[in-house]
Amino acid sequence: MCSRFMSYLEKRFACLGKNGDEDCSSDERSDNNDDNCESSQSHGDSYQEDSFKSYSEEESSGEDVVESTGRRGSRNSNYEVNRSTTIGSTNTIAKPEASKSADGQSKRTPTKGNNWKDVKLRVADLGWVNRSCVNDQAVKGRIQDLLSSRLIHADHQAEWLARSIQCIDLTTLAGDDCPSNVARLCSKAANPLSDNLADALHIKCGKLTTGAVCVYPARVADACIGIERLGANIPVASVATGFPTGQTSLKIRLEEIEFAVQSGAKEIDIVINRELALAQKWGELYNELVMMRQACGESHMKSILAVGELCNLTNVYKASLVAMMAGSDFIKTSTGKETVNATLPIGLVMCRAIRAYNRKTGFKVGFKPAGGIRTSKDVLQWMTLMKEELGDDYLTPELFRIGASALLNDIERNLASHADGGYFLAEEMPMA
Ligand SMILES: O=C[C@H](O)COP(=O)(O)O
Repeated sequence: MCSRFMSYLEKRFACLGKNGDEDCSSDERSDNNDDNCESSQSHGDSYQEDSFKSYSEEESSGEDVVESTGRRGSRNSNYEVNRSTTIGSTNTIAKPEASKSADGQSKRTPTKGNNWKDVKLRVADLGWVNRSCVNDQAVKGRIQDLLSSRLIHADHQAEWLARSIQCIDLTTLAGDDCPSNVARLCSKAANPLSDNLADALHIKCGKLTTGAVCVYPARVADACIGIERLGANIPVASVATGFPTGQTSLKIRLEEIEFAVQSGAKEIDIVINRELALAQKWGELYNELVMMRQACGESHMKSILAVGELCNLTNVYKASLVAMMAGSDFIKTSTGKETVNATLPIGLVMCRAIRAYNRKTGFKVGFKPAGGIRTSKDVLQWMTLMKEELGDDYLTPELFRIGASALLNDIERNLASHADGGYFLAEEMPMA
């Protein structure tokens, strides 16, 4: 193996978890359009005008991805929203404190639940939701720009791929899931790279894990046992609320959340009610999500928008805002079961909603693309999107997850070819 490459990897992997501005091929982070792409008229009376200085209308350009329609300050008169409800979780999943182990490598400490009852309130601003409108052409243009000029340089891809592993929600959501395949999933999550490859890359495998394992509610207990047996520090995530369609009563959806939490899930991936979104009943959707947030208790809530069923990008943006206003810790694109799942244009729209929400409220909500993400190339594109749209701060497991059932093997093959220079068949990789 090339010694220059090995020393490069050694240096790079020692820095895993740190931010490196130099790693995008672009010279500087693009802020083109940045300040102007969300509604400049969206100052609902929930927030202080002072918070939006960087969002003055004078700064708007004709290249907005999201535009504001209607009158400043207009409010949704169709729906009463309980704006005083205590609904919030803290703005981010608790950031793991990086500590140094004996070998000097970064070590993740357990992700603790938030004391969601005591934190700053989030409130509904349906006027903002109703006025927002996405410019499809601007979205298309921005994605073309990202794909043509802002890809991660080949020399840095190995580091980024390794870094992506800690952001994967390693998932199995199949009808035939059982204790044994969940145990295997946990083992893979705790040891995402084979020992040989880790040695070749000079990574201490014990220190690198996926962000979470994600299973159905009935398999949460199995996953908790599997993780505990391995002595690993990996949260168990559970889908809930009638995943993937959500087509059951609200009572049953809420009970399912409670069941998953009681079974040990620290993260709950709920699905939103698509009927309410398509009917523009944003207030009703908000109220449902608030109840789900409450049912999650101290577990984190990731809200799956099922974007492939939301009809258009404007609905994706509006649903993103409502989900964040209702206290979601993450917004997630898809269940993986829709015809259209995670796509970059949809991801861009959701990232812009996250950015706008952060600028208005100070809350940092995470992003989880999921569904059909299978290749290293896909991951590098999603990481580029995150870096360009939200910045390095968001490229951590606390704010970025990739939901995937069949991605890790491709990353492993890619890293192996970086280390060895050879090409590996999928079946040559351990635990494929
Ligand atoms: O949440 C995760 C998704 O269900 C995974 O989708 P996938 O099987 O297409 O990777």
